Amino acid sequence: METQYTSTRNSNVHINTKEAIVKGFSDDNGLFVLPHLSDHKINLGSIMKQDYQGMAAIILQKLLPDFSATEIKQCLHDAYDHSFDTKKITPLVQVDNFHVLELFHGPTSAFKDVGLQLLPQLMKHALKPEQRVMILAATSGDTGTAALAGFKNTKQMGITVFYPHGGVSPIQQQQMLTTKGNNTNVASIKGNFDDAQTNVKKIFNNQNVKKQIGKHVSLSSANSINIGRLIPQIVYYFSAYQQLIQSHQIQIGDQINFTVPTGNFGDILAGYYAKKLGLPIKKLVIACNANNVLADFFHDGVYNRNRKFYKTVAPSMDIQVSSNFERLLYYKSGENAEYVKQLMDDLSTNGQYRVSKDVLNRIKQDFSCGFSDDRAIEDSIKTVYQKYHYLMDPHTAAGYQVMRKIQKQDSKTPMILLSTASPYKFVSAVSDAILGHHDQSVIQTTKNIYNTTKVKIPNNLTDIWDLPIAKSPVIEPNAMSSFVVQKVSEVFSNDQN
Ligand SMILES: N[C@@H](CCOP(=O)(O)O)C(=O)O
Repeated sequence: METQYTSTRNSNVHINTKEAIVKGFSDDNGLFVLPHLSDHKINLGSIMKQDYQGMAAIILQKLLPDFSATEIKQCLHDAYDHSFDTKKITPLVQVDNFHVLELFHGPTSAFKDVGLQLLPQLMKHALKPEQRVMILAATSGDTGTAALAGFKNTKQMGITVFYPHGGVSPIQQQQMLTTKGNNTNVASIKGNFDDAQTNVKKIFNNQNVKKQIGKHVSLSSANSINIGRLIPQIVYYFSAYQQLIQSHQIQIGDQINFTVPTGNFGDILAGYYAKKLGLPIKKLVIACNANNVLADFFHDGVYNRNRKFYKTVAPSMDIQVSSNFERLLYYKSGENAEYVKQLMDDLSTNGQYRVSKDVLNRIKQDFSCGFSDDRAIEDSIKTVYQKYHYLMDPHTAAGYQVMRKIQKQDSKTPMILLSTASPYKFVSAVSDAILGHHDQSVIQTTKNIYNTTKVKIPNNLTDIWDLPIAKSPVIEPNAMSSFVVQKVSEVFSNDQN
């Protein structure tokens, strides 16, 4: 029998994997999930013998069974064989008594590349010849950049990205505005990431938009709400484990911990999926920045977004509605879609919800949580650089002190810190931390960091220095739907697409 996905908010929904990827988001505003995840255990001994693509093939075949083995092999080849700067794809680096999983070796120097090099390939094999799809992405900086790189010039697809005006780093903005494609569109909105994400979700199920774009065009998502974006991220948890075995730090079957800087909760949820598939993970440690909704939730089980929104030095994590937490609530409530729907209705009506003690305790069995404010982030960048000569970006650094607290309670279990982006994407904060100042010019600041640290600057970031920067409109959140309609008509008006 085909593996059927359902919705976090309605257990009567049944959808196969190709359709789930093309749709991206359920009609009831829920997220597609695979029930009984632990029934899909992976043989650890066999998967540990594979290279990265081989591990990915095993995981994808388990969770996306509508794709043939040949399709998956082709997708993995096209996604990973030539676009990362290392064959390991996500190399593990030892620093003191912890390990950093570097997820920034792809074409835009952030972990999103792992999902967004593969998603367009999966989409290509899932689309019927007559179908057209406009992919929407809400971004706090990294997803939009990686989505543009992944989807640019793809046949049958267009990509439209919305980012918060003034809410991403100058380099992230420059990356987005220098990406050229015959199907790429970018706008900034007068609002924050949550406004962009909420409105994108509304657009998916907006009947008026559906009518205007016509039957042959559908909308889908490049964010981790799309299960096809999330599943590729499970692979690097297995790869990290394999690298620890290969460096004789652990033996197969030993437990390990992961600390994951967290915004939309996709990256860490992929770790939870890895655990359910059989990877020996003891704890997944959630690290927030000053937007610490989740850290407060761990105290009393109340998820409350009625609070000040902070623009921090880790802008990609400036998020108060962590979309994928909904998927965790689904699993931790015993796959109770009615319960999840009630919580999500409370969140949209009152800006908050409270989970039962049981659900909170079940979450705490697998997860811990903490946060770092801007000061702690800059202190961490400085400390780790001065003591261990390792240069972290501000998002990775948001995890450092949170991780150290857990290591004090449990010094024996090996710890891996996920490094989400290159430090060269956030040069002002990095320069402030290690040099005590930054230059007005991003290029000069980048050079200053390089001259001091000799840490290599990724080519993709220097390549954009001289490229022409496109103008992008600044729009009100309520104008996003008409922007999408207009871009659908522009991108798909000629037969080439
Ligand atoms: N942190 C993201 C925001 C959205 O997260 P996603 O993993 O759901 O795409 C960003 O940098 O854009």
